[in-house]
Amino acid sequence: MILTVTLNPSVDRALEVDALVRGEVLRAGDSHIDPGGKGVNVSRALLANGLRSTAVVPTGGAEGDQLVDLLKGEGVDMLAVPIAGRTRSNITLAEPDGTVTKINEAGPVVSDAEFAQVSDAVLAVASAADWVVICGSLPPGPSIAAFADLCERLVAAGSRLAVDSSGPALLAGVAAGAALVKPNREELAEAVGAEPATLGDVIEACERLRAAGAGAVLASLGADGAVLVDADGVLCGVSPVPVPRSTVGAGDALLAGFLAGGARGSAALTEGLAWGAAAVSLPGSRMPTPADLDRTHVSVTPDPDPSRRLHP
Ligand SMILES: Nc1ncnc2c1ncn2[C@@H]1O[C@H](COP(=O)(O)OP(=O)(O)OP(=O)(O)O)[C@@H](O)[C@H]1O
Ligand SMILES: O=P(O)(O)OC[C@@]1(O)O[C@H](CO)[C@@H](O)[C@@H]1O
Repeated sequence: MILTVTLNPSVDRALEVDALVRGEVLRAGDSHIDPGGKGVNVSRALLANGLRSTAVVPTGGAEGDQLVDLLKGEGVDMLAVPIAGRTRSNITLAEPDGTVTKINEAGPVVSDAEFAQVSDAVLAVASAADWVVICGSLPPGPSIAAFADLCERLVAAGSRLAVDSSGPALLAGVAAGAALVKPNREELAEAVGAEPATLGDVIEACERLRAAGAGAVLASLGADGAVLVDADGVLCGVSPVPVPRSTVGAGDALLAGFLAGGARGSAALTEGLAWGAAAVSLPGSRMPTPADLDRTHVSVTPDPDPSRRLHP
């Protein structure tokens, strides 16, 4: 069982628009509402592929109730911790060429007492989980010290911890000795203070995060695929998608597929890339099912060309 923790979940509303024009009234085509937040998406992707997980989510207000209903509707096993604030709603505007504009709310303030309740809920069930996967932004309220403390306690208790976050929260996961971190290109650049231009730069940045405490680094690079750096060495892979439809949640699908594939070596990276590519081909933040996965287009190599330039 995998335990996902989304400290700042959302109700995701996606609207399809012909073209984004500032200052105009835009008429939406298709629209859909999904339960959202990065850990929630990892749970949804695992479930879509028949794998068990429990999603821990602080929830509050009408949107919190809606999130719980949406998760129930999809059959996601959850542990909802009530908070006083209102769960956020995030908006996606999707254009026909695959361009996605996202507007994410900051999220409700989570008080110290509420964060302690969420932490206790996580720690109470963590020992039964194969992985504890903490994903997404931190809500306003909890200090980085409190977040770092949660990560450290999980690692000290013997949990395999994965962290997919940004800025200080990502670095706290690294410093706590997370078994896995999953930065995207921007998060990696922020973590090491340098914009990667080549595959070699990415590998070097991943090695720096490993030296700082992370067991493995899975760097997601959008159309440039993903790089895995762990104790076994370096693997790079791509899975081209001719017409991307929506990249929302692609990183979450990549992470879920990587964990489902055993979280190690070429087989796991191949699985992650297949799930990521499938998510990109689906609308909104829809997570891929087995029927959506095509592993034949994935290529993974232990011997990448470090001078390969990333897409600008
Ligand atoms: N344009 C694309 N073409 C092909 N594959 C893509 C594309 N964009 C994303 N992917 C796949 O999805 C994975 C995750 O993408 P990305 O690096 O954008 O994650 P992310 O920024 O964490 O996404 P999110 O935060 O929306 O979940 C990539 O590693 C790749 O496998
Ligand atoms: O604001 P955060 O926590 O960084 O990201 C939240 C979010 O954009 O991430 C998911 C896609 O990865 C969406 O379901 C959700 O709206």
